[in-house]
Amino acid sequence: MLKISNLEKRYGKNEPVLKGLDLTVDGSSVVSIVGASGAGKSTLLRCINRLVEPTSGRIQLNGLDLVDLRGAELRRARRKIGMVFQGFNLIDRLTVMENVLSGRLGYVSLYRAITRKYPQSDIDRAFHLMERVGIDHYANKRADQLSGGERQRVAVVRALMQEPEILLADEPTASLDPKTSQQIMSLLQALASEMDLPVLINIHNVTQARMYTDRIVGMRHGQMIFDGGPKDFNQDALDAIYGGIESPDEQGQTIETAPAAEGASV
Ligand SMILES: Nc1ncnc2c1ncn2[C@@H]1O[C@H](COP(=O)(O)OP(=O)(O)OP(=O)(O)O)[C@@H](O)[C@H]1O
Repeated sequence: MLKISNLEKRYGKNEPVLKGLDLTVDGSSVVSIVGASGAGKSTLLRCINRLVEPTSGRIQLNGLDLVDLRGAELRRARRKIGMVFQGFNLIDRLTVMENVLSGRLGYVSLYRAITRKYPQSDIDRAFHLMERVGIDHYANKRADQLSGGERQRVAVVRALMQEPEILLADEPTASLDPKTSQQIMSLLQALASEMDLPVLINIHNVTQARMYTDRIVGMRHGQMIFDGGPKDFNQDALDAIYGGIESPDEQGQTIETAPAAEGASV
C-alpha cells in the first residue's frame, strides 16, 4: 500500500507546488493523476521515488517510510519503485535485452553488472516478461531500432524486472500515437491486475484516464480536488480541474466518448 500524508513540496523559496497532499493507493488499483500543466503531477510522482526531495510530509510504501531514507537504504527502497517515463529513458546503443536486464542493477553485484553476467533466473524472467508484452523477438535488437510503442514496452519490462511493489508512469503515452497510447494504457491495466501491482499514471488525456484506470485523482495548483471513479469524472470535475486555466491545446480538455480500442493488443 502507498500512503502519502500531508505531502508538501516547495522548490527553493517559491510557493509550494504540493500543498499538503494525502493519497492512499491500495492493492492492484490503477490510478491516473490528471491536471493542468504545472499542477504538480510530476512532482508528486518524483517525490515518491525521491527523484525530488519532499519538503515535508510522509510517504510510506508497504509500511516503509520513504522520506527519511538515505544512502543504501534509499537505494534498496528505490528497487521497489518501478518508473516509466514519457521519453522511455532507454540506452539507445544497448540491445533490448541489455536494457531490460538493467532493471536488475539494484540487485546484482557491480561485477556482474559490468561484465553483463546476469544470473540465469534474471535472463529467464526477462524473456518471460518480454514475451508477455510481445517484444521477445527483439531481444537482440538495438533499442533505437524500435518504434515508440515497442520502446515503451521495453521500459515497462525493465521496470518490472525490478520486482517493484508499485509502478509509477509519468506521461507514458505522451510521445505515442493515439492507437499505440491505448495499447500501452491497456497493457499497464492488464499488468497491474496480473501482477497485483498498484500503478500510478500521470496523464493528460482524460479520455484514456477514464477508459483504462480504476480511479482518477484530479490536481489543481498542488492540491487534490477530485478523487473518484471514472464514472464520477464528469464535466463538472473536468471544469473544476481545468476550468479557467490558460490552455495550450491539450489543456482544453473535454470528455470524449470512448475511442475505438479494437485491435489494441494487450
Ligand atoms: N526543479 C524545479 N525547480 C523549480 N520549480 C520546479 C521544478 N520542477 C517543477 N517546478 C515547478 O513546479 C510546478 C509543478 O510542476 P510539475 O512538473 O510537477 O507539474 P505537472 O503537473 O507535472 O506539469 P506537466 O503536466 O506540464 O508536466 C511548476 O510550476 C513547475 O514550474
